[in-house]
Amino acid sequence: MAQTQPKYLTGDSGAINEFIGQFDVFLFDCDGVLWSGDHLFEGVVETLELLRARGKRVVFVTNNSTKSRQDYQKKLTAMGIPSRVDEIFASAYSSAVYIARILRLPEPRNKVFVIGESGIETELRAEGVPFVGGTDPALRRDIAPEDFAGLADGSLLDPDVGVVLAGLDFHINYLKLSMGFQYLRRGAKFLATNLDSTLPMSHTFFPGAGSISVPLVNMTGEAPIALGKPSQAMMDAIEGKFQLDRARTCMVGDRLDTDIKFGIQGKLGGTLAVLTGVSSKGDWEQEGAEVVPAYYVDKLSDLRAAETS
Ligand SMILES: O=C(O)[C@H](O)[C@H](O)COP(=O)(O)O
Ligand SMILES: [Mg+2]
Repeated sequence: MAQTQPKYLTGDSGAINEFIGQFDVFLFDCDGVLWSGDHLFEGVVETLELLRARGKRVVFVTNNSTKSRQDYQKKLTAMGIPSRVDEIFASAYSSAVYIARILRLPEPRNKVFVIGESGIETELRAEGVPFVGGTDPALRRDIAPEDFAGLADGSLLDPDVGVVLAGLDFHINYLKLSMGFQYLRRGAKFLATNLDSTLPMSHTFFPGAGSISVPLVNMTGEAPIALGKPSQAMMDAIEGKFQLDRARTCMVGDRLDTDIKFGIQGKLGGTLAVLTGVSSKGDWEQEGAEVVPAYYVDKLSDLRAAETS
């Protein structure tokens, strides 16, 4: 059966009012919806204020694992967007909770080898999960001839590592990938904070977390368990926190294969795509498109038309 095409809301204040009235909770993706890197999109603050003024709950749900929830609260505040830490769900947090409370590896092999930035380290620390790697400056170097033997005989590896967790790492290199691969060959569990192929930034695209972990997938032939969107781990955590009525909850995102899929698989009342990030109209109009949003707008601030109706 042909996928029903999404309803285009931009410029239709009546339809926008009706859209907003259907929901009590809006789950907002961040990169590509609210901002591009540190560039806040115009009208975002006012749009969130409009929704909150109408009694809507706003929750932030990001796959970006470079920052902790506290870091995100600081960024949101700096952008003029008030938030509480418990209204922020990020893939570093989701991953740390999964490792600490669900995976629960028996000591001593419960240590995590992190490929990623400080956001992952902060959240693992908060959950009491030991880790190595991450932002360790000792790993930000070229591999040396003696490293090959050290990795082969394990003398360069930590025997307590039982998990490799791969996220967005702006300092990825051959040494880290070699270490991650050796840990996986030794039986470590393979996890990823998220599998986004690209990172929308500075109005273009850069390697995403998924493109950091793909060398390990290629070497092992194994796909990691990914804890970010569209995994429902975060949806379950959000539902648990806010007692969601999923039918009255809407996911707002820029990526079909993470945000919109997250909302559809979570059986939410609706999904709204914006065209300021990764996905484009053509992505859901193409023949056999697997993921189609229920609604879309050019940019988030188009919802402000509700003020004038
Ligand atoms: O590569 C990544 O990790 C993602 O592109 C990025 O950070 C996605 O963040 P989101 O759009 O979920 O806020
Ligand atoms: Mg996004």
